[in-house]
Amino acid sequence: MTLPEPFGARLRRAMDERGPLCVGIDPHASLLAEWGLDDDIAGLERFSRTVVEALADRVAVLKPQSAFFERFGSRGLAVLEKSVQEARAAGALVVTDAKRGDIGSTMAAYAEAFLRPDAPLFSDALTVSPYLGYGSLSPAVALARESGAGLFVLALTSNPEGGEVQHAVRADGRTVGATMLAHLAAENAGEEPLGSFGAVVGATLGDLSSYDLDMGGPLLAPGIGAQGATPADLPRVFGAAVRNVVPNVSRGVLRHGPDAQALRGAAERFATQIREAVTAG
Ligand SMILES: O=C(O)c1cc(=O)[nH]c(=O)n1[C@@H]1O[C@H](COP(=O)(O)O)[C@@H](O)[C@H]1O
Repeated sequence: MTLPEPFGARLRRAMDERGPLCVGIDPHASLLAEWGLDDDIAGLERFSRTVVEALADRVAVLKPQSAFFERFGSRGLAVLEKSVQEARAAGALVVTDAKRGDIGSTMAAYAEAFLRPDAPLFSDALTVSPYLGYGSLSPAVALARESGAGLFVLALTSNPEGGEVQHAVRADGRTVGATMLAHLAAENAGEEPLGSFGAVVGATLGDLSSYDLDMGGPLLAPGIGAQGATPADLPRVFGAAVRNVVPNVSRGVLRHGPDAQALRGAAERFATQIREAVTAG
C-alpha cells in the first residue's frame, strides 16, 4: 500500500507555487449583512460558495471557521462539508478551523470526523487545542500521519488573553507555549521538506525571539488585517522561521466581497505584501 503524500510536503509545494497566504472563510453575521445577504442558511451558502469560487484556484490554503457554520446547526454543517470538498477539488488545501481538544478517547472521535479520508468533513489539516495536555492529541497525530493530513496546534495564540496560559512558566523553567513548540519539533523530526504538525502563532505577538519557532513544521499566523498585524510585521515576529509561515487573513479579505474580482484583488494585495516582507526579512 502506498502512503498518501504527507500534508507538510503538499503544503510546502502549494506555498512555493501559490505563495503562503491562507484566506479564512469566516461568515460573520456582520459580513453577511455587508454583502447584502440574509443571516440564514441561503446567505451562508452563498457567502461560502463565493469565497471558494473566487479564491480556491489561486491561494495555497483556505481556512473555514467551523463556528460560523455550526451556528446554523445541521444545515450549516452541510454547507461546511460542501465548502471543504469544493475548495479541495478546486486545488486549495483546506485547514478546517474547529480548535478541537478533549481527553484522548474523545479526541479519537474528533480526529475521525476531520482526518479520516472518507469522512464528509475530511480536511487537509485541522486546528486543535493542546490545553488538555499535548499527549491528549495523540489519536489525532496518529490518524493525521496515516491519512497524509496535518494538524495546527494552538501554541501562542493571537488574542491578548492567551498569555495567561501560554506564557505561564512551568516547573522546568520553560513556558507552556515553548513546550508545545518542542513537542511539535519532536513530531516533525526528520520530515522533509516540511513537517505536517504545525503551530498556531499569532502575527500580533511582537518579538518572539525567546521562542524556538524553527520546529520543522508550518506556522499558521492569524492576526493580519482585522486584529491589527500587517504583513510587514512577519519578519520581526518570526525571524528566520518566516519561510515556514502561513499568514492567515479572514475579515481583511472578506470585507471586500461579494464581488469575486474585488476578493481576488484583496487577496492578491495581501499576497504581494507578504512576498515583499518575507523576501526583505
Ligand atoms: O486557529 C486560528 O486560526 C486562530 C488562532 C488564533 O490564535 N487567532 C485567530 O484569530 N485564529 C482564527 O483566525 C481567524 C482570524 O480572523 P480575522 O481576524 O478576521 O483575520 C479567525 O477564524 C480566528 O478564529
